[in-house]
Amino acid sequence: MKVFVDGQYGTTGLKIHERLNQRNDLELLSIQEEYKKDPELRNELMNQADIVFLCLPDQAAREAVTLITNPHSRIIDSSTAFRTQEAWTYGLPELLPFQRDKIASSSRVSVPGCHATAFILAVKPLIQMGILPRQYPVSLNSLTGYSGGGKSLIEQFESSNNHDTSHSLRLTQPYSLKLDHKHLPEMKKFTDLEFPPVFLPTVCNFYSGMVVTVPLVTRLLRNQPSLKQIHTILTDYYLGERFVSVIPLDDPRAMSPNALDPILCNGTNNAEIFVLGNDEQVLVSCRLDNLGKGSSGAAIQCMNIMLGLDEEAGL
Ligand SMILES: NC(=O)C1=CN([C@@H]2O[C@H](COP(=O)(O)OP(=O)(O)OC[C@H]3O[C@@H](n4cnc5c(N)ncnc54)[C@H](OP(=O)(O)O)[C@@H]3O)[C@@H](O)[C@H]2O)C=CC1
Ligand SMILES: CC(=O)N[C@@H](CCC(=O)OP(=O)(O)O)C(=O)O
Repeated sequence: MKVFVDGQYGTTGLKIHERLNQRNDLELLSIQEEYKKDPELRNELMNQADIVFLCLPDQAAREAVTLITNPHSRIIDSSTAFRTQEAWTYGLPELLPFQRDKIASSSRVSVPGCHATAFILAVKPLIQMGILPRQYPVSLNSLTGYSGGGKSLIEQFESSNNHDTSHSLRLTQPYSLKLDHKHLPEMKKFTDLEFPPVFLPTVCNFYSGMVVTVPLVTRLLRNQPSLKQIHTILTDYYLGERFVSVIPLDDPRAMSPNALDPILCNGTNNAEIFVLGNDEQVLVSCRLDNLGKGSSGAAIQCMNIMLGLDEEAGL
C-alpha cells in the first residue's frame, strides 16, 4: 500500500509522516521540502498513492482534492474544509456503531477538529441515550496547547520577541470571542443538537494537550439523572473502545485535584472522559492530545480502518 502525506513538513503532517515512517507494512512516498508546493510533483505522488493524507490549510486542501483524478486514491483530510459535507465521512470511529463501517468503505474521510472530537465524545452518548435534550443550551470551554494553531502560532509563541511577559501571547488567552469558532458546524451536526453550543476556547502556554469541559445542570436533563447515572451511560457507550475511556469515579485520576490537567494524554491517541461535580451540577470533560486523537493519531486510526489493518497499528 502506497501512502503520501501532502503537507508533510507542517505540524500535523510531520507527526503522521514520523509515525508512518516506522512501519514496514506501508510504502511511504515523500517529497523534498523545496518542492512541497509543486503542483505537478504532488499530483504525480497523490495519484500513485492508495492513501493520501492532506495536512494543509483549508484552501490548499480544496485545491489538492481537485488534483486527485485517480479513482483508486483515497483521501484522509485533516482540514476543516469538508467535515460537514455529505460526500465525506466523518472520521470519528467511536461516534456511532456504524461509523467504523462507513469509514472502512469510504474514499473521502475528514478528520474531526480537535475541540470538536473532545466535545462530541463527551456529549454524544447523553444525546443518543435521550438524557441530554437536543434543545439544551449546551456550552463548553476548551484549554488547548498552542500547537493547535499550526506553524504560525507555534512561531508566535516561541519567537524570541515573545519573551517579554507583558506580551499578550505569553499568556493563556481566551479566543474566538465572537463565539463563531470554525468547529461549531461539525459540533452541531454530529451531536444532533438543535442549536450550536456556546464555545469559549483558551489557548495556553504549553505546546500540546487539550481538555474540553461541558457543564450540565441535572434538573434540566431528562429524568434528572444523578452524576453516577451520567457516568454509567458514558461508560456503557464506550465499552470495548480502545482509544476512548471513561475514567471510573473512584479512580485516583478522577479524584486528583489535577484530574483535568490538559497534557496527560500527550503522545497518545487516547481520549479520557471524566464525570465530575455533584448530583445537581455535573462537568463532563474530555482530555486528549490535539496532535494525537485531535489530528494525526485520529488520521492514522482512520487509515488503519480504511485499509482493514489492526486499528491500533502504529498508534
Ligand atoms: N495543529 C493541530 O493541532 C491541528 C491541525 N488541524 C488542521 O490540519 C491542517 C494542517 O494543520 P497544521 O499541520 O497545524 O498546519 P501547519 O501550518 O503547521 O502546516 C501546513 C503545511 O502545509 C504547507 N502548505 C501550505 N500551503 C500549501 C500548498 N498549497 N501546497 C502544499 N503545501 C502547502 C505549509 O507550508 P508553509 O508553512 O511553507 O506555508 C506547511 O508545511 C489544517 O487544516 C489544520 O487546521 C487539525 C487538527 C489539529
Ligand atoms: C490553538 C488553536 O488555534 N487551535 C485551533 C484548532 C486546531 C484544529 O483542530 O484545527 P482545524 O479545525 O483546522 O482542524 C483553533 O481553535 O482554531
